[in-house]
Amino acid sequence: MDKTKIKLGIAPIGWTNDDMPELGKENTFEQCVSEMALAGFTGSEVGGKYPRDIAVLKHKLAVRGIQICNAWTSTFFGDGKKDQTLKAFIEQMDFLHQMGAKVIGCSEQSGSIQGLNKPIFGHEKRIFSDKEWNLLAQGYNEIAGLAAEKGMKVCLHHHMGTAIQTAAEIDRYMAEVNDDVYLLFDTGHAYYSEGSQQAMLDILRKYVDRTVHVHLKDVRDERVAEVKQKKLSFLDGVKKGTFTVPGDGVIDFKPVFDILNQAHYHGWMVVEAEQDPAIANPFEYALKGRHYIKQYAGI
Ligand SMILES: O=C1C[C@@H](O)[C@H](O)[C@@H](O)C1=O
Ligand SMILES: [Co+2]
Repeated sequence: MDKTKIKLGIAPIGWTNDDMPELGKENTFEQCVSEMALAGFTGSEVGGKYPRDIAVLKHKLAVRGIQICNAWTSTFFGDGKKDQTLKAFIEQMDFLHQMGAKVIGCSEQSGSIQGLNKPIFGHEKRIFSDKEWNLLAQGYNEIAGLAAEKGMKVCLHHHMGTAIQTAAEIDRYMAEVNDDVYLLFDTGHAYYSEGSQQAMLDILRKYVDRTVHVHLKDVRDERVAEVKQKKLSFLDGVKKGTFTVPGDGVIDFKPVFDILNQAHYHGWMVVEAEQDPAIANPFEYALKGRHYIKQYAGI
């Protein structure tokens, strides 16, 4: 891949998991960003332990050669919570803009079961009605317009347990929103939802030209089988090790890199591999992911 077009980041979720802050509570912000840099990454998303003071955060990152490239941003348009969503979105957008990020990675959380104690492969996740799709599309078109005024792009993170999880739901989302609303492609969530490398690649191939941010997450097939068999929740699956860094699970990332490369993707690829840091040392796994990317993406 082309070093001048692709930047490599890593998410702090491997050090402390904001969805379950007891996972990695002992790891400090300074340790996290120092180890990211030491492992060879130049970017990070924003974690719950990161200072929100712009000057402080900029300084602590600059001395380590790390830039902020994105932050998780929840939306609730389907539930009709437009005002609440816009307020939080604008705050987050302004923060990311000041930090120099170019994208805002959003996740539609209306009806999401990702944080609930419900089987992730059951039938309890929300299926949007036409009215909810409409509210979602209007909302995303509006926040994309706000972002464009700042020279930024809104992308949606398809995610297990949300109304935009499956390939069909991603198709519907892409069809409903305007062309200036984008996709955050997460290899792990696409594989986990669709169950195969081929189906994961099909989504990327279809929407690579609308993809403006990428999460590189690998999956352990045997853990997914256990999640299905024992009807576990998304978070219980994470604790058991559903996800890992590229090169440590079942996904072959070479075709992922090829598709991005052939489409002249430019932007960030972010290793995001939440697992229990007491079992999977975050620095050692960051290094493992970084070596794999060097070997197979050539960057
Ligand atoms: O981008 C992400 C952020 C996390 O909070 C989430 O649960 C994870 O799985 C993910 O892909
Ligand atoms: Co992700």
